[in-house]
Amino acid sequence: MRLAFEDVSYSYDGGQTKRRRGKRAAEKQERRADWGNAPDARWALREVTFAVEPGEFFGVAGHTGSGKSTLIQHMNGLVHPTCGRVTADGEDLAAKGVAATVRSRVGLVFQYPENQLFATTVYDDVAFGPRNMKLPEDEVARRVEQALALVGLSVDEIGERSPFDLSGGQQRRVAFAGVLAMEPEVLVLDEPVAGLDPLSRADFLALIASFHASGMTVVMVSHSMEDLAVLADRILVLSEGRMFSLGTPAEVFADPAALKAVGLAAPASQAFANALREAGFALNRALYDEEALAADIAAQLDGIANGTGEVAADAGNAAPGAACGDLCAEGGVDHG
Ligand SMILES: Nc1ncnc2c1ncn2[C@@H]1O[C@H](COP(=O)(O)OP(=O)(O)OP(=O)(O)O)[C@@H](O)[C@H]1O
Repeated sequence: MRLAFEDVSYSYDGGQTKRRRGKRAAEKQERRADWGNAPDARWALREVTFAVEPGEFFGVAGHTGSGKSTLIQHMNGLVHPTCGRVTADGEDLAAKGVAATVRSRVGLVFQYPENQLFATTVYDDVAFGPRNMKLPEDEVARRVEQALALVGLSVDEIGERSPFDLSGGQQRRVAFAGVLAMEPEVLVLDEPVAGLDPLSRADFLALIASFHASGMTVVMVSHSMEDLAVLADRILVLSEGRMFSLGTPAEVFADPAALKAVGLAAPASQAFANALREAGFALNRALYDEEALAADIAAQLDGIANGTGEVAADAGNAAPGAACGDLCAEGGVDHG
């Protein structure tokens, strides 16, 4: 499914979020748009245009209050634009009946989804969505079993337990399973690893990567630029409701100073690579994660030690402590 935002603005002050049809309705819509252009209107989103392509891993970043949650709530028609439109495969989500259909194809996982568990058993909680779709009970059972298996849980082991007796990490898995049981084409995740310990975090990110690898389109809001750099095909950065940048991680993280101005920091490895580059190291990749940075530094230091490496004038001052000192002592670095 292709999800397209066309010049979308959204104001919580707008009151009515449902688009009306007909002549009178069009006039009302226009008046509202006029009102919306009033300078004192408070906008959660402003003139946002982009599309999430089928099969893409699409990251959304931005400072607190920049509009990320509001943006993703448009993706399955939970809210409709005050101005502009959101389409799913060309169909306007604000048109009658479209959002209801799209909702089963676009699974939205809120922040801390475990807070929304409600049923007395894990089985009933995960079955809620498929039952709502009026699927036959044997199909519901198949989906519950499969969805729990996808998140590493067994229906036989925990199906009859209360979700509230599970650990926090398991509760989040159950909440995920409830969305997966709808068999969505697009999975929209709002800060999916917030509040998890480092191991559970890594497990969840691997799980999300596996959903994407299996062909699912994933939209992920995250405060972690490291996670987005590793996982996302493209990243949209929002600032005060507007699009600040949209591109591959390499493009988005190319200018750390600009990111800093909107309250974000490039991934630590990228920032470190930039600092080394400024100090004269020839680091040529557009995007650095820890492994790539370690490999390139090691290769350069090897080259220097063998007398074949080239490092610009003051690189020795910036290279990591001991190794740098040794190299300088060996005369491996030309201080120009
Ligand atoms: N229910 C609401 N009513 C009124 N204003 C709201 C509501 N929800 C959010 N806002 C405002 O809309 C703007 C965007 O909020 P939103 O929650 O989308 O940002 P966010 O980037 O997801 O923030 P965070 O990172 O803190 O979750 C903020 O100014 C916020 O105060």
